[in-house]
Amino acid sequence: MAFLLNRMRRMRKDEFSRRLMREHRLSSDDLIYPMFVIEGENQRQVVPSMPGIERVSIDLLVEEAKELVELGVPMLALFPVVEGDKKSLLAEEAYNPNGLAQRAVKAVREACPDLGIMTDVALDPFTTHGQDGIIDETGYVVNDVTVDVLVKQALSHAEAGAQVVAPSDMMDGRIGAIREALEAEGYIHTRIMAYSAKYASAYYGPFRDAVGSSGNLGKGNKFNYQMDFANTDEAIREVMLDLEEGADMVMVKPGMPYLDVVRRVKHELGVPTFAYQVSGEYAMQMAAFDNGWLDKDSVMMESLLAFKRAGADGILTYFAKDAARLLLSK
Ligand SMILES: NCc1[nH]cc(CCC(=O)O)c1CC(=O)O
Ligand SMILES: [Mg+2]
Repeated sequence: MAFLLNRMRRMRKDEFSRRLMREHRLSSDDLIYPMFVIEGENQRQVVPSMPGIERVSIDLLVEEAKELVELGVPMLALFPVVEGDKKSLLAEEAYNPNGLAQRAVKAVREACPDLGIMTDVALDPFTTHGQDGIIDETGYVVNDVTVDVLVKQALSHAEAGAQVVAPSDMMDGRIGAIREALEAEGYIHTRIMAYSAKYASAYYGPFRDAVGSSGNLGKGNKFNYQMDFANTDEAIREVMLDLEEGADMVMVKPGMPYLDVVRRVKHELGVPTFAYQVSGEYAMQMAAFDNGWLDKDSVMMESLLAFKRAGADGILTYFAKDAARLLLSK
C-alpha cells in the first residue's frame, strides 16, 4: 500500500478538481416544461396526484410562460384540458381553429415570441373514450382514419403559431403524413418532436387525472398502439421510421425507467434525443419529498442529470421551473 499509484480520490479531494473532471452538466437549456391549460379567466386547479402542478387558464398560462423566459427555459409543452361537452367519437374539437390549445398558443406567442411552444398532437383529450384515436365498433383504434385527424390537428397548431408539433399518439405513419401536409401548406419551419418510443406505461396515471381522460379510459389500455415495455430493438426501429418520415427530434417516454432506451437511441442514431420524465415519476418523487423521506433539491437534480448521462439532449419534466430556479441561484 506504500505506493498506491492510482488514487481515484485525488481528483475528488477538492471542488476545483471535481469541477474540472465533471463530464455532464444540466443547464436550463435542457428543460421543457409541460403545462395544462383550462378554459376561463384567472382559473387555477390543483392536480391532487401531482403536488405543485396546476391546470391554469390562458391568462395565467401567459404569466407562467413569461416566468419560463426569465428562468431561461427554452420551451413549454402544452396540454389542453377539454370540457366533457367538447369530447366526441370523431374528436372534431382537436382541430378547431378556435379551440383551447390553439387560443393558448396564440396568446403565448404574442406575449413571449421567442419562447418555444410544443403542442400535443393526439386525440385522447377530445375523445369520449379517452383513447388516442378514432375507434371502430370493436373499440380498436383505427390507424389511418386517426392519422387524417392528427394531420388536421397538427396543421391547426402550426397555423396558431406553434413552432413544434409533437405527435404523442403512436399511430403508424403519422409523422410522414404530418410532415407532407406541413410542407404542402407552407409550414416548412415547423419542427416535429416525435414521441417515437412511447411505451404503454402505468406511469402516466397522474397525467390522465390532470387532463381528465382517466375516467373516460376506465379499465381500457393502450397496448395495441403504445409499445410493450419489454422491448428495445423495437424502439430503435420506431425511431428510425419517424426520422425517415421527417421528424426533427425524437423522444423516449417514460424517462427514468427507460434510460437504457435513451442511451441506445442517442448512441446508435446520433439524433436530437429527448426524454419525458412523466407524471408518475414526478408523483413518486414528490410523495417522498413531501414526506421528508428524500431531499427535494438534490434528488431532483440527480434524477435530471441521469438523463444527460444517458445521452438525452433535453428533458420534459414537471420539475423544469424548480430546476431552472436552482440552476440560476448557483
Ligand atoms: N397522448 C396522451 C399523452 N401525452 C402525454 C402523456 C403522458 C405524460 C405524463 O404522464 O406525464 C399521455 C398519456 C397517455 O399516453 O395516456
Ligand atoms: Mg411509430
